[in-house]
Amino acid sequence: MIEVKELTKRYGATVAVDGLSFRVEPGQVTGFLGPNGAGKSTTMRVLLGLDAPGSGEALVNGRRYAAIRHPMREVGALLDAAAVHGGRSAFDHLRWLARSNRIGVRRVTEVLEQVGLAGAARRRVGGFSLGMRQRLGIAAALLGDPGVLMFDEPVNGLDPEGVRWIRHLMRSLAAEGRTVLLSSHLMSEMALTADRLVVIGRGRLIAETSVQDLAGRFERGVLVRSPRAAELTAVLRAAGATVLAEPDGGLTVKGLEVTEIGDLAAGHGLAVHEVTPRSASLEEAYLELTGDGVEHRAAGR
Ligand SMILES: Nc1ncnc2c1ncn2[C@@H]1O[C@H](COP(=O)(O)OP(=O)(O)OP(=O)(O)O)[C@@H](O)[C@H]1O
Repeated sequence: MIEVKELTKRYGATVAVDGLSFRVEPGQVTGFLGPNGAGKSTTMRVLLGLDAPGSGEALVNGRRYAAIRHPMREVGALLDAAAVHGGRSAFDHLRWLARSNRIGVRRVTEVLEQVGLAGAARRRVGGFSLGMRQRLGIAAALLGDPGVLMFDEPVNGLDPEGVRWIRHLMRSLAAEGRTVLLSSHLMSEMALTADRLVVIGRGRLIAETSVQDLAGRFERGVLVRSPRAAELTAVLRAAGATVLAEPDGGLTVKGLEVTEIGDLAAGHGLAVHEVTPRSASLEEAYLELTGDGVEHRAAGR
């Protein structure tokens, strides 16, 4: 489990993280979303003890990173895949990490297999593509078999097959009961991967929500067409719906599900020619949340 409590971090005049609080629970993939510069990397760096908090706390399994006895066995992270010594082979890089964390060398072979780099284990990292470096970084994160994993923009530079692979890996790590925090500035990546979302902007929490709830919150109502629109409007309003007549004769109905609308119409013998749910895409919801015009304020858990 990851807990960030009232975390603030300044760099000179820049407030990178501003009173941020959220929790990341095990058994789920939590997407950490925000536009560029929102403070995602800073938050992860503080969680990993690479930066000190200005105020507040960033805890992994209830402790500060520095207080964890064998960090790699509790928390694994991929922050900057490019930051690997180019002269070593993938195997040697991981073996060095394993040794310095008292992890058996057998794990090195296992994680290289897991990330699909077994065939390149003896090659120098300097010759690796960005995608291979990402895989190596993920192998390093998995080395200590940790229960908590953090990945900062892991799909950057990956081809579509690599993106699918990451998605599958994240989901299977969460299914094993691990805590998985995955940062991105793209909602499109999260829609298929994450169960929950922590959305931040300008260092502050904008939303902590399930993917499903976010989509629901920005629901645009149901478009209904009926040759007996006026009677149907009365029936739907009586059932508690908000009904708006569109200029083209359609009705926008909010507050009732598609099935409820259909059943009510049928129950009153009113023909219906169209019933179409009009959800905003998650992408639209995200843009609306993080847009400049929106006051940055925590909303619904
Ligand atoms: N070491 C640093 N020194 C000065 N300013 C910094 C430093 N690290 C981050 N910042 C600033 O803090 C703010 C948050 O940056 P951060 O990298 O955490 O955002 P991010 O959400 O991870 O963005 P991105 O998606 O671009 O990585 C930005 O304004 C950034 O310029």
